Amino acid sequence: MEIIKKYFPDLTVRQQEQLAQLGPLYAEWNEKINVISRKDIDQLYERHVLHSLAIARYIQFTPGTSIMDVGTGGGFPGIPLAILFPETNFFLVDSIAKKIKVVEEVSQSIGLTNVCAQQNRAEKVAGQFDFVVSRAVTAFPKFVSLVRKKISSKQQNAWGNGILYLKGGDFADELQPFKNQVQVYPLSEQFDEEFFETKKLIHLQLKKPLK
Ligand SMILES: C[S@@+](CC[C@H](N)C(=O)[O-])C[C@H]1O[C@@H](n2cnc3c(N)ncnc32)[C@H](O)[C@@H]1O
Repeated sequence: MEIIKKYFPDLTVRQQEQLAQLGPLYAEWNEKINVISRKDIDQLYERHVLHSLAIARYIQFTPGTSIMDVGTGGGFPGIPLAILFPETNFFLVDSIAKKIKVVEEVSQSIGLTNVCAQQNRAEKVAGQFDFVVSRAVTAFPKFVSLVRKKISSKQQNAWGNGILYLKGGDFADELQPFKNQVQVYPLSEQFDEEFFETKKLIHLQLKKPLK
């Protein structure tokens, strides 16, 4: 939890309490339903919570923004972001029902009222969102084809509506088809820890930003 305060020193008491509850809650739920690799559970705050919150070092969502987290698994990046942005609406989707059960249990336990979770395939979700966030779901071109139509035209943020994708490793080839619409941000410019050396945030703008 100290690592979160290091990079997000202005958290409210409520946000700190909610974030502090994640450790014991995920430890408990991960015993029953595997949503985080066992070797990572000790590094929940660095590898899952802080990694999810990396998005917030680049964009502050305006109140009323709607966000879908596709392939959320146990709730990453959606749950940490929902804690940080209590006035933003988060819709967390995964095709596996038991993962959604963990998302619902954790959200309820910490009193999140801006999270709705659904077992569904991304391509079957009805409605549109300002942003789709995601981490580690599928190759980027396939991901774009799954969610492209879910992005709303109504702009209410400094960045153009589109996809915010957390990804590691070398993926230059995957971005080639989108080279005029995509920005890549290395998370090593935000966080000192070795884990972030190869991690990036990809913003694929699918609608024009506010001027
Ligand atoms: C490697 S896990 C990542 C989970 C989470 N995003 C994280 O970073 O911890 C990928 C997740 O994507 C889900 N998934 C894959 N394709 C999907 C689709 N088309 N619609 C919804 N969920 C999908 C899988 O069920 C799985 O839970």
